[in-house]
Amino acid sequence: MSIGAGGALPPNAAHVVAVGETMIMLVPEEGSTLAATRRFDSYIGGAESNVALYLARLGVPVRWASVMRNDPLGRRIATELAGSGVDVSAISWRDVAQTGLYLKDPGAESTAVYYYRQGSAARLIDPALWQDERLRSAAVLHLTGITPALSESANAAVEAAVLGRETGAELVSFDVNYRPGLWPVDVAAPVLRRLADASDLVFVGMDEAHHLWGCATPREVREMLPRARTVVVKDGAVGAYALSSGRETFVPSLAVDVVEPVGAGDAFAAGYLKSLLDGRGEAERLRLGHLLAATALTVHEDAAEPPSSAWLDAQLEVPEAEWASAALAYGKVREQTA
Ligand SMILES: O=C(O)C(=O)C[C@H](O)[C@H](O)CO
Repeated sequence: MSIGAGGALPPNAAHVVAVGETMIMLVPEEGSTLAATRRFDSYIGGAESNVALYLARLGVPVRWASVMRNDPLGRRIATELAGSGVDVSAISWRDVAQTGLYLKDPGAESTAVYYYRQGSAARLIDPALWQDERLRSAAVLHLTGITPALSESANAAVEAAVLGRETGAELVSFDVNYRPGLWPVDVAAPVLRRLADASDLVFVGMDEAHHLWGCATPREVREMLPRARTVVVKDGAVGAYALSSGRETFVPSLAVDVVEPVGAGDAFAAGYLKSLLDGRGEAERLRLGHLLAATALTVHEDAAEPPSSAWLDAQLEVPEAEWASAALAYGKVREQTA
């Protein structure tokens, strides 16, 4: 399979490697609902590839891989990712199973998500994936709590990478991403806690940590995951905290007119990772997280086109008192994106 081969990176050149399932996503045409629509817009969506898309669009060398069905929908996913600069050369193509689908019923407060992924090829992800040189020795390996919910073998692959450190990545980044549609909370909670605790960098929503582990504050989340180097706790419209050993940094969220929230967490993780790879400090990592999350919150796609790097860099320099002011409210971010 040669999709993306033209833009493929040399075997160990990717700064970031992300692995997980990407699906075709269908959303009712603007203003309609799943129950009423006659037309759908179709996009691609997957937590790990959403992160990869943002990073690639911001110029970070990034490789995304999965086990994929070699059908028109699978090829579309690879073509779109490659078109945005994501290296897809390490995808493991199969002629069995299916490309997963999901439908969104959007709302500003919450979006209902319906999965059609029971027989998807990504369920065939297994620890053998890590034997591929192209997925080894990354500066950052980014995984999420969605993959362990897909199948026993996919869970084993994530365990091998996170608990067994089999890929030799310098830093393992793990977004908890609990998806109630995939597994019950009592099954997910201990699995996700063990994986998060063994990661270097963890992203988790405050509401998610409360739901999974009963945590009431960001500090309680930190205490729940004592081995992780840094725990980033996102508290919706309030702000985000980065808690490392003995250090706590908080950056308030930007004011945003939300169209649809799915994908904002991935945008946040990408912003944080980009700033981290640029050698920036904790507050700037959280700021770039917020800025990219703001771009995701106002589109139906799971991954939006980010504003220019120059504009984003300028926002990282504004004095603390001006951050989150009207000047930085989402309208401004959108103008820069358009
Ligand atoms: O829900 C999933 O499993 C997806 O990967 C689809 C979405 O793109 C993802 O949830 C957004 O974070």
